[in-house]
Amino acid sequence: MSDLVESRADSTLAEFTADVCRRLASGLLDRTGDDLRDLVAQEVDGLRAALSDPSFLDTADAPSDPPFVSPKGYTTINTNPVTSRRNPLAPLVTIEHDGDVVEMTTTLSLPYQGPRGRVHGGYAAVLLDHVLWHAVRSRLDSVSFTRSLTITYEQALPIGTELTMTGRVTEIDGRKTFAAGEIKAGDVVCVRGEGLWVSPRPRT
Ligand SMILES: CCCCCCCC(=O)SCCNC(=O)CCNC(=O)[C@H](O)C(C)(C)COP(=O)(O)OP(=O)(O)OC[C@H]1O[C@@H](n2cnc3c(N)ncnc32)[C@H](O)[C@@H]1OP(=O)(O)O
Repeated sequence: MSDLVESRADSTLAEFTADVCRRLASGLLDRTGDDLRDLVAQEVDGLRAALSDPSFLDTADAPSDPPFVSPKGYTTINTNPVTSRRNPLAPLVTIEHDGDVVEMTTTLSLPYQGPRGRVHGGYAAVLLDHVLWHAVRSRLDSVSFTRSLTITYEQALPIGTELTMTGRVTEIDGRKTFAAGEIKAGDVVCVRGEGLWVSPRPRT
């Protein structure tokens, strides 16, 4: 991807298109017949307008995930399936660091549903993996990878309700960093997670 460059207008168009994909993914799961046709037509009209007249997107927010130059000097795109505005699989999340604690919020729609009205357990694990990884990353200079992650499902995690994910480091032992956290809906802890992140062995 070394020659990947993009104008601000094209980055904005890419993120607008990802938002269209998100709305269509939800609409496909809760609309039928004319309702679904109306949504598809409206989104297609929006995409046509954005393509033919760039000023259509002039008032949009500045792109949050344009291509960027990595620390190693190559140009790349944030593909992250939790945070990238440009990846339609990613819900929109906020992430805040408060000292050692990382907090992430999001509201999940039907594409993330498992049992009726509840978030798919695997996606709850994705959210915890991500917030715990951020907590670990904030304490280390090097990269580290999830080595183990244990999830405990205490309560149903609701679809369509704001969720708060919290993560903190509990222990650092050489290359090993342990972290723990939870997902809350309101004041209720629905899911807990704890795991181990390991930095690769230094090259000899
Ligand atoms: C932008 C980025 C977004 C990030 C998203 C969130 C993070 C991710 O999703 S990461 C992707 C998923 N994870 C991966 O792909 C990792 C795959 N695994 C690996 O690459 C390797 O196993 C790796 C590099 C983590 C560790 O390899 P290696 O150095 O050989 O590990 P290994 O020596 O077996 O274990 C390291 C230490 O952990 C200990 N350990 C291993 N498993 C456990 C466990 N379950 N509990 C306690 N200790 C353990 C070992 O005993 C060892 O301890 P010590 O150093 O004291 O002897």
